[in-house]
Amino acid sequence: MHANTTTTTEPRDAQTDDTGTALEVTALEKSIDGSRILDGVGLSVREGETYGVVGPNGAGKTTTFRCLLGLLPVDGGSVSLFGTDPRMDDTVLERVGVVFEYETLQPTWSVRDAMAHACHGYGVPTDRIETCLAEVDLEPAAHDREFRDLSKGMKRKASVATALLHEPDLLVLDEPLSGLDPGTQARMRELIDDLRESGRTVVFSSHDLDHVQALCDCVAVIADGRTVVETPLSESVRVIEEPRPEIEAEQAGEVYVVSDDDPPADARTIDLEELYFSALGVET
Ligand SMILES: Nc1ncnc2c1ncn2[C@@H]1O[C@H](COP(=O)(O)OP(=O)(O)OP(=O)(O)O)[C@@H](O)[C@H]1O
Repeated sequence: MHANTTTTTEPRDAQTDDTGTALEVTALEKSIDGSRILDGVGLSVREGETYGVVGPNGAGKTTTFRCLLGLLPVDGGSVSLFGTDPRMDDTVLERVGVVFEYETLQPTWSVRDAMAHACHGYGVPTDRIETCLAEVDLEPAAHDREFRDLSKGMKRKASVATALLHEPDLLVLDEPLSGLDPGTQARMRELIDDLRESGRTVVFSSHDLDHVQALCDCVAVIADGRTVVETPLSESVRVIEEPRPEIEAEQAGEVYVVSDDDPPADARTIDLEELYFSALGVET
């Protein structure tokens, strides 16, 4: 899906430039206990991109992440990581680092012990531990404390440090900025920027539209288990009020998102907040 297309199932014009696709999710479906949780999620993430996933509580963001990482079986749709279906070849998951909001490290292990265990699992030298702890700026006093005794911000940093140990090409971060004090949040934002600078691909969910607007090259708005709109964010989002046959555009509620490359003269610029509420059909 893409602001350059009129369909909701077609991938974002994947290769109009030289970058490859890090993650491609199409028409994902998932039911749990008879309830349809995902019903048409699509994400198209280019390599090196920072990509935001936003949507109301319960929209299906975490479930999408679980499905695309193979932690939950899917009922329909496809997932491709760097061109490989992880269900066919799960070694591609070695290129991915993951941090969920709550389930992270073993509660009774010290951060260093948990990270040493992870190093062993990944087959990477334990000297990566100090490098990654420094990268996230975790206070030295926390390194040898049990994970359960850390503050929320320390837990988040320790979890991200662990996810970086094997130098993944793609980071999937579930609400990495939520519940943090302003200083820790700023550090996390810097880290996401640093990851982008180093060429990594970062996909993260958030409820903070300002963070997503500031950090992301592209955003997907998910509601009721489906992707409502996916669009680049790097410059601005341009919309027209009515569809026109000669202009490729993606509907986002009341408005139609057009390509930023060659927008019609009467296209209007909107911010992510307006796009979000329009996509959700909420009057502001
Ligand atoms: N194991 C489960 N059993 C039953 N329902 C589930 C399960 N996991 C998720 N759900 C339901 O699926 C829906 C989507 O949940 P999910 O956590 O993916 O949403 P989310 O977009 O990440 O929400 P939030 O922004 O609040 O974190 C919710 O209605 C949730 O209750």
